[in-house]
Formats: sequence, C-alpha cells, structure tokens
Amino acid sequence: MGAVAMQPDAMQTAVMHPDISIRSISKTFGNNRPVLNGISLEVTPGEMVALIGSSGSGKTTLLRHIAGLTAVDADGGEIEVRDHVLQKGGKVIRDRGKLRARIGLVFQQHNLIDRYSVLTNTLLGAIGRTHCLGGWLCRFNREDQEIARNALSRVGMLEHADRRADQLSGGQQQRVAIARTLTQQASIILADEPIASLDPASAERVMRTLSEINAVDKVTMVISLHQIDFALRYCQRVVAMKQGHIIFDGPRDQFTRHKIVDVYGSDAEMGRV
Ligand SMILES: Nc1ncnc2c1ncn2[C@@H]1O[C@H](COP(=O)(O)OP(=O)(O)OP(=O)(O)O)[C@@H](O)[C@H]1O
Repeated sequence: MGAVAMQPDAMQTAVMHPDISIRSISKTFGNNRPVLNGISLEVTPGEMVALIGSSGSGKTTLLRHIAGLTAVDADGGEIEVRDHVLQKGGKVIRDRGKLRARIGLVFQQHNLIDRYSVLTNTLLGAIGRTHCLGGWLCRFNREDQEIARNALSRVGMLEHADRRADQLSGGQQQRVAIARTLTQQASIILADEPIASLDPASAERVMRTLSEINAVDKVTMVISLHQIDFALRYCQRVVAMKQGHIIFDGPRDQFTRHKIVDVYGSDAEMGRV
C-alpha cells in the first residue's frame, strides 16, 4: 500500500500535542516563599530541553514535580504527562505507576545500587514489567536481559556488565543510569544535573549519549544543567528559571549573552557561567 499523505492540520496536531503539560503550578515548603511560582510549560514529544538557572532557582523541584515525586500546593495547578493527569489539587494521582513507568530519571548522584552489577542495575529499568517477590527478588526474562545488554552496548558499557556499580567512574555510572532508562523503555527522560560532577570528557560523553537517544529514539528530554555551553550545544530549547519563575523559554539561538546576565546576574558578568 502506498504512503498516506497526512493533511497539514493533522500533522500540526500530531506535532504540537505535548508530552509534558504544566499548568500554573506552585510549590511552597513550610512558611517560606514559593519555590515554584505559577510555572507553566509544555514540552513536545522528541524535544530536548535544557533547564537552567542559578542554584536554588527551583530546577530540581520542578523536575521532581514532573516525575510525580513531589506534589504541588493544594491550589497549585496541575501537570499532565502524555495526556494523563499526573497531579492536581495538591495530590499526585494514585495510579501513577503506569505514567511513572514512562519517565526515566537520571540524577547527579545516587543513581545506582552500589553492590549490584552493572547489568542488574540496568535491568532494574525493567522492574515495571516484571514480577518481583516481596518487592526485591526479581526474575528478569530473556527478552529483558537482551534489552538491557543492548542498552549497555548503546552507551558503551557492555564490557563492564559484570562489574559492581561502585567500581565505576562517575561518568560510567551516569551512562549505566541512562542504559537503565533505555531498558525501562521510557519515552521521557528527566535528568537532574547529570554532568555536574564529571570531568569535561566524561560530561561530553554523557551529553552525547543523551543526545543520540533523543535523536534516534525520539525520547523527550528535560535536563537541568549548570554548564551553559553544554546546554546551548546539545539542547535546541532553553528554559531558564529564576526564583521560582520561568524568565526565558525559547530556542537556544535567542538565549543571548544579555539573557544569560538576566538569569545569572553578577555570576555571568564575572564570567563564572
Ligand atoms: N524538601 C524541601 N524542603 C524545603 N525546602 C526545599 C525542599 N526542596 C527544595 N527546597 C528549597 O527550594 C529551593 C529550590 O531548590 P532546588 O533544589 O529546586 O533548586 P535548584 O535550582 O535545583 O538548585 P541547584 O542548582 O543548587 O540544584 C531552595 O531554596 C531549596 O532550599
């Protein structure tokens, strides 16, 4: 059968439908000022978005809300992931397992279980599809083993499959964490400062790996980064936060020096970012 031409309107709808839809969310811890202050954001399937901002601007808190790990304030807006409400009215939905299974998380640290092998850590990505006795004794089938090995191969870590996680360098650990999201078959990856503690070569490799996954698998990514040069090189879109607000959201070529100074203030003027 020949290819069916998509009408322009249908194409637009398909392209524009967001993977992540955040509507006016707010979060206040205790009696402090809001950490997130009426944030709205839509992320389209396949986008690779850099989330930047000074320390304390709210990046981690925003990522944790998108992951469903932290609830918005009671009157603090709502978040939809892939067309399903993830949280609303101060509550993360009860049946969040299925949605969470679509979201892969990569953090700066504490990504892996030290005493487990690289392969087992990677296989933990498949846990949502597996029966685990008492929540820990999991039997992974041959197909999942294959998926995990393939994921390790893609991030260049297959030769380390049998090593303990705590024997790896920081960059290698991050690549295993990324392999775990591939094994999970996540359609969204949220990465919180994945290269913060890495040397430049390892940082480059981790960002390249994420970028390849974004390009090949069309996985949607939101990545918080402190390094502006990496953000601008690897991410097409920049979202910049300051004191719980989004103060810039646009293509990287519009994120000019002037905007960088708006976001980072004197740090940027001193050349520290
Ligand atoms: N669980 C919490 N309880 C109280 N305050 C919190 C909590 N989590 C975050 N905060 C506060 O929220 C603010 C934003 O923190 P967050 O970690 O989101 O910032 P960030 O932009 O990710 O910073 P960094 O770049 O340093 O990681 C900070 O002032 C922090 O102290």
